[in-house]
Amino acid sequence: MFMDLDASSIRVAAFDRTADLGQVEQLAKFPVALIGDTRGRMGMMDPRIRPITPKPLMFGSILPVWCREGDNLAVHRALEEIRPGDVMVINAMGEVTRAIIGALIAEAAVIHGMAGLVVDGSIRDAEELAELGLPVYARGVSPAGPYKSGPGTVGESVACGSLVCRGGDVIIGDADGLIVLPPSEVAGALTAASAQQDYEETMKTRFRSQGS
Ligand SMILES: O=C([O-])CC(=O)C(=O)O
Ligand SMILES: [Mg+2]
Repeated sequence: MFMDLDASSIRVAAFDRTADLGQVEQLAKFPVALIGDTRGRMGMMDPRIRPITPKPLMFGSILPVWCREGDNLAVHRALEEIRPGDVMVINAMGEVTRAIIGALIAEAAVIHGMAGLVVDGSIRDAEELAELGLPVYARGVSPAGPYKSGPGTVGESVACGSLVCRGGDVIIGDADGLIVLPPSEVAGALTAASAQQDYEETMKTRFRSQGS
């Protein structure tokens, strides 16, 4: 453990990371809005989970964490499960009065390879998180810090911003917000997003030629 804490109340489940992150990186070059349009305009997270840091562009494979309101023992335990390219997606029960993570734990997570952070709850140390260059999305910001008693889970599917987030699902974020999809659908999403972008470019060219 990063700190000397008893994490016996945290249940940890194994899951497979099957996403081809190179392909996900290609998909993340398209706007989240456009990707969503090709998927029935579904699968986007509650937009009240907003970008907190100035560089929101983010992609990766989900490491799900479930915390009790105002308690981050599960986040500490999750540090040991991070693999490079993981985005930690934390269900903190939508509770915003108490932050579940700050810059200290986030920096430890980045050292383990964490590519981004999404919290259905609050974060703190917002300025330091910005300096870290980490894409962070959260429902709120609060100076009140978390307790560390548990219980919680790491690796089990969680609810976050009205979406089911499974371990190994793909998540992409930009200034508009977040979208989640199964890794098996990334290749199809890439083809569909490319076709949608071509269509939108054709429309723009037509508008511009009509306007001139
Ligand atoms: O104290 C905590 O547990 C949360 C925090 O601010 C940090 O990680 O920097
Ligand atoms: Mg702190």
